[in-house]
Amino acid sequence: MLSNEQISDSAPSSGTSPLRIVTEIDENDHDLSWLSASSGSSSANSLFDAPPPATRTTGPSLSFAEHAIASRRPPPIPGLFAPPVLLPVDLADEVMHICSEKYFSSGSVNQVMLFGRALPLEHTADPEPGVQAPGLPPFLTRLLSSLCELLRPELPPAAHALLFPPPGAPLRSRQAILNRYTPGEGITPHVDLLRRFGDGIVGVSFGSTCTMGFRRVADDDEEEGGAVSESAEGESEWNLHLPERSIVVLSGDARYRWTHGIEGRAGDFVRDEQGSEARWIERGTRMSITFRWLLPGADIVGGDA
Ligand SMILES: O=C(O)CCC(=O)C(=O)O
Ligand SMILES: [Fe+2]
Repeated sequence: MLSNEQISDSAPSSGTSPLRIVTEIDENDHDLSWLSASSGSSSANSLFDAPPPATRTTGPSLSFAEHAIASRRPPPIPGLFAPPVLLPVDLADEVMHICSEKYFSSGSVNQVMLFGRALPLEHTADPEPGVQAPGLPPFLTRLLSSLCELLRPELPPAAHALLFPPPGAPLRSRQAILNRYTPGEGITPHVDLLRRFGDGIVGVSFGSTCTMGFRRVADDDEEEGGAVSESAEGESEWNLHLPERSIVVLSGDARYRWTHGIEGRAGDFVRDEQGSEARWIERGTRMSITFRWLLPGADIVGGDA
């Protein structure tokens, strides 16, 4: 039931695997003028809107300390939330099943972008404001709905409202990006496109554990300059363990002043919250779903944002 499907291969470069992208728009959304999609190479992610884009990697790079030890304890980065709550097993299984069948069955695609259109203001009396986004398939609306409830007691109200705007707030269009990683694959450290995506990003891990690395953006790299963010403990690099069904939220500094990435490795050294001895956890095939807000005017995707 898709009216607009494009597959694009970005040029593989040394040490990276080809990025295979499908962009899909539900044909039930008849007015597609609000959104166009590129058939060019990846424009989904980038460090400060400049090439090179975030690329999917295979094999370790030098970007993170080798054998960095990850922890479930959320790094003290302002705006980063990694609550202990996990997505319910039934919902996670359903989402995995649908995605494997519908998007990743060929094995030749490892990234899919889906879009939900912002509701007009007069529709914001919706019982679940910020959750409904016509154009997104129903299973993603169910996922958003579950995230909205699970995160309510876990996040400060302002962070929750950033992800799930209260009635009356102007609603924007959402992008859901689905990434599938086989063991050994990762994604280079990046800041999600500044001019395309807004504040308030939420991602869920499915199928396998991994480690997400965060690195403070250096002064020189900051588009707008200004003070560099430091974590409360003054560190500039952190590794967060993301088990299956875990949720991570990036907002504020964590979204704008820290890169996030996943080292391409077969597994991760992980220490529990009590600081036990690190143990090696093998990775399996992992899928992630990340929801981001398209900035006003940025819901034309594909060209220079
Ligand atoms: O796989 C993930 O959890 C992260 C994906 C990501 O950072 C992105 O697509 O921009
Ligand atoms: Fe990202």
